[in-house]
Amino acid sequence: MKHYKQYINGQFVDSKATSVIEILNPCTEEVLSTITTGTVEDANNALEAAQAAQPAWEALPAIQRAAFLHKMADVIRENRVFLAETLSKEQAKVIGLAQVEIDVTADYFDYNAGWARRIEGEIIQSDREKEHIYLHKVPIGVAVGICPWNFPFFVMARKVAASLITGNTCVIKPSSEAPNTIMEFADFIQKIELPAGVLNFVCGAGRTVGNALSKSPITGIISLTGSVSAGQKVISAAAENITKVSLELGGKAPAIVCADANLDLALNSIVSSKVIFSGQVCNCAERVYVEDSIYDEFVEKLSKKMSEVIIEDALTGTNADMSSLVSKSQLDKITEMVEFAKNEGAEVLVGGNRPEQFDKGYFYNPTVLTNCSQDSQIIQEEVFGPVLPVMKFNTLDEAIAMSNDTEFGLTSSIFSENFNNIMKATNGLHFGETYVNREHFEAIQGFHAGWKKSGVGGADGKHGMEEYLHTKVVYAKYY
Ligand SMILES: NC(=O)C1=CN([C@@H]2O[C@H](COP(=O)(O)OP(=O)(O)OC[C@H]3O[C@@H](n4cnc5c(N)ncnc54)[C@H](OP(=O)(O)O)[C@@H]3O)[C@@H](O)[C@H]2O)C=CC1
Ligand SMILES: O=C(O)[C@@H](O)[C@@H]1OC[C@H](O)[C@H]1O
Repeated sequence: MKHYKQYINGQFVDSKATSVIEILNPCTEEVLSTITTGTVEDANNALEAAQAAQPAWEALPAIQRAAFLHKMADVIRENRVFLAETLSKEQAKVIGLAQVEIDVTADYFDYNAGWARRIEGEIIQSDREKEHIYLHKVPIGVAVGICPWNFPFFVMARKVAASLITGNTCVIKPSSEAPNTIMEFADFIQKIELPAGVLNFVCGAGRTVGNALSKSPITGIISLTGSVSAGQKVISAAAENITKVSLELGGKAPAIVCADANLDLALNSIVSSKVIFSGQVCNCAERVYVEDSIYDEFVEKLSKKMSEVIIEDALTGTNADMSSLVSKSQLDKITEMVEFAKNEGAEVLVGGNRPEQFDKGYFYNPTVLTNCSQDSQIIQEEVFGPVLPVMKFNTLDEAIAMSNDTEFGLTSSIFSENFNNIMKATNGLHFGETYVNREHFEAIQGFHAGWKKSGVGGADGKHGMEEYLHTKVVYAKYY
C-alpha cells in the first residue's frame, strides 16, 4: 500500500511523526494509502523552504512563472485518467465528475498563467508639482493553502495557481480525508523542474500542521477552504502575527422558486445542485422556498426526481448520479440532522435513510423534507449532504427575508420568468453569489466569495488573483 511522504524543498521526505492516517475508499471501506499525522517541524521546514525560494521566484519575470503553470496544466492533462481514478477512489466522487474536476484544474492553471502580462499597477495624479504617485502590486511572500476534502484537487489549484503567478511561494496542506490526488500531483511537479521550495506539500492534522502553518511569522497569507469552525481557528492563529486570511467556509444556500418560474428548469437545476457530489459542496442548494400556488406540484415533482437518482459505486458504476458520502462521520452527521428534523416535526417525503443495496460504505439516500420551520436546525445549519428541506412562501419579500435569515452568505438562486422579480431578488439577497435560472456553480473567471460566516476574501478571476498581492504606494518626487 502506498504511503505518501511530505514534499518539502523539492524532495519527498519522511516526517518524524510516528503515527499515520489511513485513507479509505468510502464506497468499499478498503484502505487505499496512508499519510503521516505530520508535525509542527514538518510545517516549519516547508515554510522555511518556501521563504528561502521566495526572492528568486519573485524576481523571475511573471511570464516565466507562467511557463511553469502551463507545465502543471500539461502534466495534469497527460495523467488525466489516472488522476481522475485516484480522486474518484479516495472520496467517492462519481468518475465523470472526478474527470471534470481534473480537467477544469488543468484549465485553471492555464487561465491563471494568462495573468502574467496583466498584473497591473496605477499611476495617480499628485497634488504636488513634479511628483508621481505609483501604486504597485507586489507579492505578499509565502502563501499557505489549507484544502478541504470535497473538491481537493481543484481547490488546491485555486491556491497554488494564484499564489505562484503573483510571485509568491506556496505551502499546501491537503485535507486528511482526501490527500492522494494532490500528493500524486506533487510527484509530477518533481518532473517539471520547478525551483526547489517554490511549492511544498505537507500532510497532517489541521489542529497541528494547519495550526502551525497559520500561526508562523513566515506565513504571508493563509487561504483556507473548509468549515466555519476551522476558519475561526485559523483566524485566531493568524491573529498572533496579524497575517492576512482568505477564507471560503460553509454555506446554506437558498433557492427561491416563484410561481412564474420555468418549473422543469428549476427542478433540474435544484436537483443537480443537490445531487452533485452527494450534496457535499458549499454552494449546493441547501433549502428551497416555493411560492404557495405551485408548492404542491413542485414538491411532488421534486420527490419523484430525487427518488429516481441512481446511487452506485463511484468508480465502477456506469449510470451513477451520486455515490457514497465521504466518510462515516459525514454519514453520522447527516443522519443525526435528519433524525433531529423529524423530531422537530419535519415530514420525510423521500429518503431519510440508507440505501439497502450496499453492505459497505457511507451511502445515504436523496432526501426531501417538508413541514420544517424557519428557525429549525435543518433550515439554519449546513447539512452538506443530499437532503433538501422545502418551505412555502406567499410574497417574494417574504422569500427574500427567509433566505437572508441565516448566518451564512455564500450562494443563492432565484427561478422566475419575471424581470422585476429577478431584479428584486438579486438586489435583496445578501449573498456573495446569486444564480438566476440556473444551478449553483461558479466559473473560474468569476469571484467565489462568501459574506457573513461564509468567509472573507475570495477566489477566482482577477479579484481572486489580487488576493495574493500587496499594494505598495511610492510617492516619487523629482526636480
Ligand atoms: N466550504 C467548504 O467547501 C467545506 C465545508 N465543509 C463543512 O465542514 C464540515 C466538516 O468537514 P471537515 O472535513 O471536518 O472540514 P474542516 O474545516 O475541518 O477541514 C478543512 C481543512 O481545514 C483543516 N483544519 C482543520 N482544523 C484546522 C485548524 N485548527 N487549523 C488549520 N487547519 C485546520 C483540515 O485539516 P484535517 O481535516 O486534515 O485535519 C482540512 O485540511 C462539513 O460537514 C461541511 O459542513 C467541509 C469541507 C469543505
Ligand atoms: O465547496 C466548496 O467550497 C469548494 O470546495 C468547492 O470546490 C469546487 C466548487 O466550485 C467550490 O465551491
